[in-house]
Parts: sequence; C-alpha cells; structure tokens
Amino acid sequence: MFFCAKTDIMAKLVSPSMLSANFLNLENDIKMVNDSEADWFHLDVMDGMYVPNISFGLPIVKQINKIAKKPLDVHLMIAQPERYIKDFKAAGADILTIHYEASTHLHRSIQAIKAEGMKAGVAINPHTNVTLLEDVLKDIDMVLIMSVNPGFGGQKFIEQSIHKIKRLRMEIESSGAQTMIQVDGGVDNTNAATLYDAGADCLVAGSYVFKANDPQEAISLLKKA
Ligand SMILES: O=C(CO)[C@H](O)[C@H](O)COP(=O)(O)O
Ligand SMILES: [Co+2]
Repeated sequence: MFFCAKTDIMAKLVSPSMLSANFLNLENDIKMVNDSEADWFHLDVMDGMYVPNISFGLPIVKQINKIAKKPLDVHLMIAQPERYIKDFKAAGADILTIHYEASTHLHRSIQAIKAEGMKAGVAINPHTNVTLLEDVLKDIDMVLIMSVNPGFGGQKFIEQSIHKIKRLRMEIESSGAQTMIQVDGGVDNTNAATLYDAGADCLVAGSYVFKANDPQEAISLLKKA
C-alpha cells in the first residue's frame, strides 16, 4: 500500500528509519526492510544547519533507490529545502517531507513537490502547534509530527505528542482533508498502539527496529500494534 485515506481503511503503516541502520552493510538492512512487513523506507537527511547533526544526502538516497522495493519516504531536515526538491525527485524520493520551521514559502514549496510528482509532507517540531497547518492541510498528503526534537535517533518520546496527534486528527476530519499523519521519534512497541489509536496512520521507527535482535519481528509488532 502506498497511500491510503483514513476514511477508506484504517491505515497502519510502518516506515523504518535507515538512520539507525548499519552503514557498513547498508545493503543487508535494505534487503531486510524489503523482505519485511514495512511499507516505506524513511530516509533522514540532515544538514548540520537546520538541525545540529549531519546524516547523509543525495548520493546515499540514490544508492538506496537502486535496490529498495518500497517507496522512499524522505524526511528533509535541511534549511531552505526548496533548493533541493528536483534533486531529491531525481534521486528517487516518492514522498518528500519538509519542515514547516525551515520553509519561508511553505505553500510554494508544497506545490513544487507535487509538480515533481511526489507526495508532499510537512513536518512540525514538538514546539509547533498543529493549528498552524490549517491553511495548507488540504494541499498536503501527510503531516509528520516530530515526537522528539529533530536531529538524532534514539531519543525519548515526548508524551505531549499524543495530544497533538488527536488534535490534528480532529482538524483533518472536520476540514474534510485526506491528509495522513506520520509520527517520528521514540516510537516502539510500548507506544505504537496508543499512537495509532490517537489517529496516526504511519509510524517511523529507527532504533527500536535496528537495535532489535529480530528487526523484521520488531516491524511486525508495530504493524500489529
Ligand atoms: O527524524 C528523525 C530524527 O530527527 C528520525 O526519523 C527519528 O529520530 C527516528 O529514530 P528513533 O526511532 O530512533 O527515534
Ligand atoms: Co525522520
């Protein structure tokens, strides 16, 4: 399943974050995700400016795209993301998520992502109120609620995020939008069911999946939560 509206079917998607994969043997972890119940590949691109960490960029996304058999869900944590929309399309991104806080002309950037034929996502940090997305909700395919401060894997889930998911779900339903809700940061088998119940459609998990003894089983547990 690539995208599905909440109203059609209860979507429970899982997008493992490759930030926590083994970069000495990335091919192995890509194949593991290919053969798992995961729906997408979550690729965290960080520039050391918008967030304090630097992860990987276009060359790695291009390489992953060569063997990934599932959509590439690219989470851009970079300043002025509009500069790289065409490049990430060329690298193989299917879903391109940019940060509300990093975008001066958010509406224009959303249109540019869609014009390239990608699904458009907007991410919001823990301090950003979901109501700020009201005027673009119908234009976007997905809202990514950051449940940690962006920049690093392995952080503790921020509980206030549950309230944000519920509030955004109510806003989406009352506006008639078909936007999906993705939750990213500190997700594991102890909070997955609560997040889906609150209204999340897609969970991102990095350290929970890749630190597990059996990563495919960890993905299955999130799908079944
Ligand atoms: O966007 C991110 C960090 O900015 C990552 O996707 C997120 O942190 C996933 O890692 P973990 O599941 O280990 O928290
Ligand atoms: Co992410």
